[in-house]
Amino acid sequence: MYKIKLMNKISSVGTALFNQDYLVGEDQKDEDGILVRSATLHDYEFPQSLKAIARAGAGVNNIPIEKCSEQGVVVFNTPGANANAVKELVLCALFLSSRQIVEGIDWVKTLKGQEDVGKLVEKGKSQFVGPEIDGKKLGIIGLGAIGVNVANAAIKLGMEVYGYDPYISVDAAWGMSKWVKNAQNVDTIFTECDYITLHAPSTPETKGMINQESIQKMKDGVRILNFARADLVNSQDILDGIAQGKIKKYITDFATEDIIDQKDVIVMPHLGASTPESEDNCAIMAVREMMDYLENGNITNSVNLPSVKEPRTTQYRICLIHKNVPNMLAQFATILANKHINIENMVNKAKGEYAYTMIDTQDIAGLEELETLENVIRVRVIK
Ligand SMILES: NC(=O)C1=CN([C@@H]2O[C@H](COP(=O)(O)OP(=O)(O)OC[C@H]3O[C@@H](n4cnc5c(N)ncnc54)[C@H](O)[C@@H]3O)[C@@H](O)[C@H]2O)C=CC1
Ligand SMILES: O=C(O)CCC(=O)C(=O)O
Repeated sequence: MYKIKLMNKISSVGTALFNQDYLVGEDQKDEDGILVRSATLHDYEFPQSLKAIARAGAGVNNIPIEKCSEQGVVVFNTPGANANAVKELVLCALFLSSRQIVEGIDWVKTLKGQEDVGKLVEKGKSQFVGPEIDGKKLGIIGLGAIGVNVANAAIKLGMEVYGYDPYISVDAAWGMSKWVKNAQNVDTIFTECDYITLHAPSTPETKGMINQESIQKMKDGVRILNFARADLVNSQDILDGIAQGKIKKYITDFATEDIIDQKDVIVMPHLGASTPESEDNCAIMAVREMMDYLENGNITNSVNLPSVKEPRTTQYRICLIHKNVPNMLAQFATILANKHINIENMVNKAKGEYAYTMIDTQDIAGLEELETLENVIRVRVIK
């Protein structure tokens, strides 16, 4: 029986995939797996039993990745599963940033109880004029699942799109419209674009990238959208930029106390992935990744360990998480050979400092020796 702890509300379309071999709920203790959306796990004490965390979503900055790797906990996410939902909200934000729609709607509410509202509206509406996006320049920082979706949609809306991503994947590049211009450096985005939208993860490199220095390089009247993470932006510098008239509008999906209720700032309550379609997609993908790892040792879409997927052909599968250092395979093979265990299939892959080996056998022995090897982090046998 596997125990799965839910740290957030996860779509039942996904959790329904767990069969009778699983106990699933918010109160599970000594869990084998955790399913999470945005809840932070940084202060959560992992039980010894924990083998995997699946983030039903893209960003993993709520999970202590290094600690997980050190403890042999595989961390999964669900790449692209919520990208369309975020793209649609970003398109909405593009229009909101241009056309003073929110401000206009708020103003109309103030006319309640007045006589001849129609006449007042026609007289007062000129204060809410805003430009069309057609023909304007949009800069996208981060061309992954969301950035590419936004780029392609913005091209269709008639925008001139510049993209910046020093680590763009081959798949993302294949999926991107040929009309997207390749910005060789991030300053091109800052200096050229009328609208700038952030779609890179929160990393030491991206944290605070929108700051006083980058804002000063931007065009007067720039509109900035942040649907990536709060900490990519220095919010005081944004407010200063707005006060100076440099920034026309800042729209973000991340509410922090300092920017709520500020002029020319629109704050959404982290709604990017909040569609039934996206919640279902993320939950289904996360649950499938979790089950395949717990039941078969296969790893798909992990952020801290390599992708490894092999069909089961033997009675036992030994799964080893270890440091990515020389001589590990030779040691595994020697220990098993000394116990007269025949290896029928073996795969080994590495990701950064860590590696994963799956060994298929018909018999089992020598586990204690494998466990005590230097640089071995976790040994698991699946029957
Ligand atoms: N508002 C919301 O509800 C949501 C927010 N997000 C946020 O959006 C981010 C992106 O999501 P996806 O596109 O699905 O992820 P992704 O992993 O497909 O794409 C991220 C892209 O950013 C690029 N990147 C990394 N460092 C960069 C840098 N220094 N400069 C420019 N680009 C850089 C990567 O190469 C990658 O192509 C997530 O990490 C998450 O923080 C994701 C989903 C929902
Ligand atoms: O689950 C959510 O609502 C947040 C989605 C998100 O921010 C992400 O996938 O990175």
